[in-house]
Amino acid sequence: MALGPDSDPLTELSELRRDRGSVFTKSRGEIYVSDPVLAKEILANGEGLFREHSDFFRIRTGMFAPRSAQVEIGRTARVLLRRHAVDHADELPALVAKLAPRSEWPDAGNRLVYEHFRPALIGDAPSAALRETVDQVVERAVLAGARDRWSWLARHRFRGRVTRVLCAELAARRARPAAEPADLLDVVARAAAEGTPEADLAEVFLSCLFAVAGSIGFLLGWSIYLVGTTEPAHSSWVVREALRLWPVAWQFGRTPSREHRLAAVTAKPTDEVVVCSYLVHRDPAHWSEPDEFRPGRWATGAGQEAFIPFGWGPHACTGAGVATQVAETLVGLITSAYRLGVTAPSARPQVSAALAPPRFHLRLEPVSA
Ligand code: HEM
Repeated sequence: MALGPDSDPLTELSELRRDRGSVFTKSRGEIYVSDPVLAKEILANGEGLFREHSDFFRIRTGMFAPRSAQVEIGRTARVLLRRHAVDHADELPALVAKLAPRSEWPDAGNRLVYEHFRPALIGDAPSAALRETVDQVVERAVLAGARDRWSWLARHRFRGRVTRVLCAELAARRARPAAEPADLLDVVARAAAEGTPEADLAEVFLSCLFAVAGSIGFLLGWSIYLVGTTEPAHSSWVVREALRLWPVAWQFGRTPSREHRLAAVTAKPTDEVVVCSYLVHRDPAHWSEPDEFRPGRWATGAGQEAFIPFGWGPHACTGAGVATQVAETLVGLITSAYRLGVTAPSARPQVSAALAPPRFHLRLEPVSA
């Protein structure tokens, strides 16, 4: 299919689904799935038709292992982040106040979420090198479009520096006697099997950083963008509807373990099967006006069977609860204290591994003014 100048990957996928049905081959070896029932079956992997993994633990050399360490990291990260969110909830209004009177999004949302969770990620008193390096990762790799501002060489050198700093920190953490993990660096260092290279742990820590500062930040960005361009609504409905319409994690890849049929398509071990939450969430058989932002639809539970923003089955997101909770709290704080003015040069999402909102300016006017 030839793409016109206004086409983007999401429009292309919607058109392919319309023309070819709910399971289609996009390019050689790449099979897209948009049927909600089939999507959940693939992610649940009850019959073992796919290799067992999630995108979260994908590292340069393959998959971070063993599974027991993955599960332990997911569990302890969830506990630690939830505790941090509860213990530090009273700091959020001051962070929100810094957004007034004008802020630039989605970067402002990523920076706010990162600032809130920084102690849970790297500790209360990180060394200057650690703090500066992780701050720079957010600026140079987490923010939407940030990577494109640097040359390949600059990115390569920066990656080397990040790996060195994180590996040294993780080695020091592993050498300390085991205690309750104080931050996500500890979580990753403690859960790792003996002999796991620090470089692998650094990559898993970076996945956590991207999930917190990137994914929660983008979810906040979408929620503010959508509510700011429409009508105020209940914050939990706004966040859920933002997750439906523009799922930050919009595709999850799986590798078939043996040849089998997926609807009318044959999936082979050399193929990649892509479960596309973006398409699942716009399935007209499950959602009325699927392309419209209608937070009120969440007043009832209708449509939930076609809603997988955090994946599904054994690899579903362990941070889903805390991510949703924090986004709802922030949306509630912003919309109850201020009238929102959103202006965006373009309404097009920023599409990469994560689905980020368009760049927009946010003007906040106190409701009491
Ligand atoms: C809006 C925020 C977030 C979104 C949209 C999101 C989305 C997802 C999705 C779709 C998956 C499944 C991937 C797959 O099946 O291939 C996943 C897995 C995972 N997420 Fe999140 N995530 C978010 C925040 C977080 C946070 C804050 C954490 C905490 C560090 C986290 C930790 C994990 C872990 C550990 C897994 C892998 C689970 C496993 O394989 O057992 N996520 N996430």
